[in-house]
Amino acid sequence: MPGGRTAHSRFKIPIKLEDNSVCNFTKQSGTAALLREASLIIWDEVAMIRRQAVETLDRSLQDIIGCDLPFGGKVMVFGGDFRQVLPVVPRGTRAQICDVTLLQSYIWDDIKIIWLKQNMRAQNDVWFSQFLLKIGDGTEKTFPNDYVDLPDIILEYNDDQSIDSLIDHVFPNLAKNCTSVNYMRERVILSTRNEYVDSLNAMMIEKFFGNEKVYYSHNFVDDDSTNNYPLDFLNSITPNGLPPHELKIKKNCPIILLRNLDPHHGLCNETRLIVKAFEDNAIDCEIVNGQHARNRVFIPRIPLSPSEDISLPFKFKRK
Ligand SMILES: Nc1ncnc2c1ncn2[C@@H]1O[C@H](COP(=O)(O)OP(=O)(O)OP(=O)(O)O)[C@@H](O)[C@H]1O
Repeated sequence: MPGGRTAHSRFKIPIKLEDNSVCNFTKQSGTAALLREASLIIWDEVAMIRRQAVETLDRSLQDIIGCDLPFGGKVMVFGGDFRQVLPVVPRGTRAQICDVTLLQSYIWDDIKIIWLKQNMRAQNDVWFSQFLLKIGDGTEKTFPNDYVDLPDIILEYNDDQSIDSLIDHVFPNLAKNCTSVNYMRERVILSTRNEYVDSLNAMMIEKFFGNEKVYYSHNFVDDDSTNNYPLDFLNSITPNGLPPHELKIKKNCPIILLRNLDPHHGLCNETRLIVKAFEDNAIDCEIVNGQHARNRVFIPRIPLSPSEDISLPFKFKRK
């Protein structure tokens, strides 16, 4: 959506949420003025957000508008499907995950539900849309650990060369097409685990032409004056949410941004870009999706720390 922003960025929702958190804007701020002016607020994919984030906005809107109706009386439209991805609770049990969904919020009682029943994306594939619904509704036969049997017509590739076949299928004639922005923009391979993504990325990079550029991260530990953690060890770990120590890329390869670097200029989590050139401490790229498509941007090194939930016994930083 043009001008769309993540909820955390738009409403200044704190990262660490408590049951009585409020948004990080004041009554006099520009954000408060904008929200008071708004006649409709659309919040998509709300099934994957913790209910505390929505409740935080509810409290703050009531406060800045001075009205104790839900969301200060603003019309809210939430989009989402609780059969899809739920909020992430690190090492959480099923009960803990269910407890943080919006379904468990006091707000849910005030929400009027409108069902979208027709699958527009798979309208020509009735069997597939019904199969998806059966998995989502939990009526498809499952095996221990909630595994389901994928029918043979979905498993097109099931041999030793399956990954190569998949890459050739999704990226046909890569050599000829790798400089085409449109070709790159329309293709992606999704995977379930970071380790599979890393090995797929390594295979894909091999298939691109030109020289490879390797960026190494700078790693350090806060308050480690006695050097308890050797650099080789720090280089070897990749805590959840952090990039690997070694990043290999080539000119023309597609990359995706995973941080809200500069939302005003289109650099958000999930912005897709194509590598155009390399600098020592930045990657020169072209944005390929959204309203800022075709803009040239530099992606600098960003200092990152693992989230507080990760139980490393030291304060790790990677840049
Ligand atoms: N009324 C419609 N007529 C024709 N095509 C439509 C209509 N609504 C949606 N589509 C198409 O169906 C596809 C899915 O739409 P969309 O991504 O908005 O669905 P969604 O429910 O938000 O999906 P998700 O569950 O992934 O959030 C898109 O390709 C869109 O263009």
